Amino acid sequence: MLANFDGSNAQIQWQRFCDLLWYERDLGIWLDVSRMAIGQADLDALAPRFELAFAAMAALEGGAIANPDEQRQVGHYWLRTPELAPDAATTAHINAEVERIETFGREVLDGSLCAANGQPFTDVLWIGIGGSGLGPLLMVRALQEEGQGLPFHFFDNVDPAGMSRTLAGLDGRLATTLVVVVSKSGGTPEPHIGMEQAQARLEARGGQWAAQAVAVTMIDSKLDQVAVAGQWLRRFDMFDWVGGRTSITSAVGLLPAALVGADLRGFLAGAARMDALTRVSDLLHNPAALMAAAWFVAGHGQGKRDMVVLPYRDRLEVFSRYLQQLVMESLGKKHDRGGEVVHQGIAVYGNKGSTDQHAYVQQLRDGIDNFFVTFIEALEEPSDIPPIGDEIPGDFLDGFLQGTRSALMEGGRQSLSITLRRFDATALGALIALFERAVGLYAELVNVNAYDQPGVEAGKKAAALILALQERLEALLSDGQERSLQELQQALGTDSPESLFWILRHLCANPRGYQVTGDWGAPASMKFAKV
Ligand SMILES: O=P(O)(O)OC[C@H]1O[C@H](O)[C@H](O)[C@@H](O)[C@@H]1O
Repeated sequence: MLANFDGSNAQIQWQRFCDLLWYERDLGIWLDVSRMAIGQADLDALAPRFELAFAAMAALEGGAIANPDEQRQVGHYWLRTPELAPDAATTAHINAEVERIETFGREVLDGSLCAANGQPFTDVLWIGIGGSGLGPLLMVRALQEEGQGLPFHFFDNVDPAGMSRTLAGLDGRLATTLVVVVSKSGGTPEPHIGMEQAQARLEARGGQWAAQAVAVTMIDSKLDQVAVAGQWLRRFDMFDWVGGRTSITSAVGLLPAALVGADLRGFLAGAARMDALTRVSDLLHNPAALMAAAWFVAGHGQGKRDMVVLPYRDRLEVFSRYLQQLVMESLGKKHDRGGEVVHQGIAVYGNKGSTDQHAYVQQLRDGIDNFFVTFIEALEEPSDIPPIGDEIPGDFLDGFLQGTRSALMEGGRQSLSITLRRFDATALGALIALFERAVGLYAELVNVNAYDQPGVEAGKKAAALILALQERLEALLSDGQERSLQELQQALGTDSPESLFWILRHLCANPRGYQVTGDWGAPASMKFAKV
């Protein structure tokens, strides 16, 4: 019988620690959910829901259409255990892609595959957004060793100032930069626009686009067709049954791993091992189920507490950003699968534990109690950071983690902890697989489709409408006549002049040939004309 969470009773908490501790020797991972408010009654109450959740995950892994809204299978677990794929052709295809990625990475790094000018590649420009950008960023930041592999640069949105800075940094090396354009759908505007800018600048600096460009996308997507027609250097497949936020064990994460010389096979093996451990249909012996249950109880099954991710390892600094997409895009849903309005989700934030302690942990300890912390630590330390006197940095780091963990409990705040014996590619694979499965199970508990993203589509459609409105607005003003916002609104038939004001404010801030009179603080006083 599990005692209830009681932050004021150290003995009870120690007993809970021992009762709930999950440990796996091969991976060297501990999970502790004893400081989450989960009790015996919760475990009992959740047991039937978990039975259904385990069955649903088994069906998903077996190839069911687990994403009914998009009529898609959900197969990211097959990527690291290809023999699980529903047919032999898929298994062979996954295996072949991994080998192609490995070979390509090796050839680029050892210089047997060069840029068109005969020089070895010096840099990678990675162009992708959402899962096509965050996973690669995590791989590189977490696994690249100093001086190993190629330096990575990212276009992860269409900010012209960001692109300008990145291209300026690459300038003299653009002819030896490998450009990887990544879009599962192949139709996302951001990577398309980034690609156009990269190609134009690269060619202006003497590069040869086709010999430097790589596509990662679904076969026959718009991007794939461009890559085929343009005879790009390589194309890697992003399978229909892999969603963006769970694509890190596909080419999306493996290609960066290969290009920074990281242990790609170890990464896959860590994920595969964690998949096996989280397939166990027993709540107390399944770390993903323990996490999902703890999240559920903490947030009353309605996401009422935010997940604050505090990794005590710099290499995991972008992990919380990665989890933001995985958790919030998967769980943040208006409707449940029965069509009821539920407004589900769990908000995620965090940076680096020990650093955040000097920023916002104050509020966590003393302020609004609307969160639970996820501590992540790694025990093994590098050997080149010696003790100075009797001060050992790793001891301080451990002390700071334990200190924050205790201070939170004293304040009645909830936390869970993941301890890795060592942080490496295998551990990263395991960590990702752990969260993927926890999110999948939690989605079953609250009955939402974790694999669609209708809200994102709504934003994309609205953005397209604004761009179309801008086109009509510019066409109207091209006659040189001066017009007020009200006149523009009437001519264009919009609900209000607000979008027009936003568009014109942007146009007038740049040399696009617009002339404006009046006061920007009093929109009704303004008149606009094209000169
Ligand atoms: O890889 P892509 O098809 O270009 O998609 C990139 C991203 O944008 C979409 O809008 C989705 O919300 C994300 O889940 C996805 O990762």
